[in-house]
Amino acid sequence: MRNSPSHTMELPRLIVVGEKNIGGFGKFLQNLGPTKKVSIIAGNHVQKIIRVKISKSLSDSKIKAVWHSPKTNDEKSIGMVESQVRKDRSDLIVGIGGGRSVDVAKMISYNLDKPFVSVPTAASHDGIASPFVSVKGEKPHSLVATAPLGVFVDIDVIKRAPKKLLASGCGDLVAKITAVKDWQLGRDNTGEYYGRYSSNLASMSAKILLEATEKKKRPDIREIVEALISAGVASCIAGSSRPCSGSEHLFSHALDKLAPGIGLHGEKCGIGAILMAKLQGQDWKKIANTLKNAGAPTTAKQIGLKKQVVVEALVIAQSLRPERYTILKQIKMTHKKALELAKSTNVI
Ligand SMILES: NC(=O)C1=CN([C@@H]2O[C@H](COP(=O)(O)OP(=O)(O)OC[C@H]3O[C@@H](n4cnc5c(N)ncnc54)[C@H](OP(=O)(O)O)[C@@H]3O)[C@@H](O)[C@H]2O)C=CC1
Ligand SMILES: O=C(CO)COP(=O)(O)O
Ligand SMILES: [Zn+2]
Repeated sequence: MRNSPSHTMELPRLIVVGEKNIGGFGKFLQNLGPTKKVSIIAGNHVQKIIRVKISKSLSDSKIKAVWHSPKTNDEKSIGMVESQVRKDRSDLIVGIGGGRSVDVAKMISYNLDKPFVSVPTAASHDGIASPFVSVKGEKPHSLVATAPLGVFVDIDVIKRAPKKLLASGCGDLVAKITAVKDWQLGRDNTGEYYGRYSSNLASMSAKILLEATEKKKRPDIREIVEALISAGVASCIAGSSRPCSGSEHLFSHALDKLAPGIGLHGEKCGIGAILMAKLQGQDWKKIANTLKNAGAPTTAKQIGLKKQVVVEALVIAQSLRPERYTILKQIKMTHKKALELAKSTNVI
C-alpha cells in the first residue's frame, strides 16, 4: 500500500469576532501570552481610523507599541519595514488593515520568527486567518508562512470600510466554487492529494454567500467575515491554498501581472470564477447573479480592465502555476477561445 505524503495543518489559536470590541484588543493580546511590546503594521488610511483606539487599549494593558506603515507589499518595501521592526525587539507583530498590511506583517513575523496577530479592517480576502502570504515578487501566487497566533475582528470597523472591499471579499468567496472543482479535476487526472473535509469547508463558505444573496440580496457582514475566516481555515487544514485558489485565481494573478493596480484581488477572482465556471460546465450565471446581488463587479469594464488584457490573462493564466492542475490544462486556451469565453459570459 502506498503511504500518502504528510502535510502540516497549522491553525490560529484564538479568534475573536465582536462588535465595538476594539477596546479589548490589549486584553486579547495578554490572553495570548505575556506581552510588553508590539510592532504594528498598518497603512495610513487605517491608522487614521483605528490608531487612537488601539493605542489606548494597548496602554490600558501596559503594552508599548511601535507603528510602521508599509508603502506596498513588494519584497523591497517589506525588507525596509522588516529592518525597522527588527530593531523594535517586540514580543509579537500585529497586521492591521486589508490584505496588504496583514500580509506584510505575516511575512515579517515569519522572517523574524515572531508570533503574528491579524486584525482585518475589511472583509476583502481570505488571508485573514491563513498561513499564506502574497508578496509581489518572483512568484505571482501565495507562499506558505505561519498562521496567525490570534485573529481579532471588530465588525463595527469592517462595517465602516469602503463598500467595495466587502464586495471584493464576496468575489474571493464565490471563487471557492471553481477552486474546489479544479482540485477535484487535479485529483482525478493526476492523483494529487485531495482533502474532502477542507474542500467541503471551502465550498460551504461560498454556499453561505449564495444562500444569503438569494434570500436577502445583500449579505450580512458578520457572515461574510466568518466565511472568510473559515475559508482560511480550510486552507490551513489542506496545507495549501488549493481549496481556495484554482483557475479563477490564476486569472487574477495574470491580471496582477498584466495590469498591476487595477481592481481588487477579490473583484478579479469573482470575475475569474464566472469565466472558469463556464469552462467547467458549472452554473456561471448563478455566480454572476450572486456577485451582482453582493454589489461586486461582473464585467471587466466595471473595474477598468481593457478587453485585450482579459483575453491575454486567460491565455497566460495556467503558465503562472504550471504545477497546479486546473480546467485550463484541459482547455488549452487560445486568444480566439478566450475572446469567445469572455464575450459569452458578458465579462467583456
Ligand atoms: N494571504 C492571502 O492568502 C491573501 C492575500 N491577498 C493579498 O491582499 C491584498 C489585497 O487586499 P485588499 O484588502 O483587497 O487590499 P488592500 O489591503 O490594499 O486595501 C485596500 C485599501 O483599503 C483600505 N482599507 C482597509 N480597511 C479599511 C477601513 N476599515 N476603512 C478605510 N479604508 C480601509 C486600505 O488602507 P491602507 O492603505 O491604510 O492599508 C487600502 O488603501 C493583495 O496584495 C493580495 O495579494 C489576497 C487574498 C488572499
Ligand atoms: O488568494 C488566495 C486564496 O483566496 C491565495 O491564493 P494563491 O495561492 O493562488 O495566491
Ligand atoms: Zn483569494
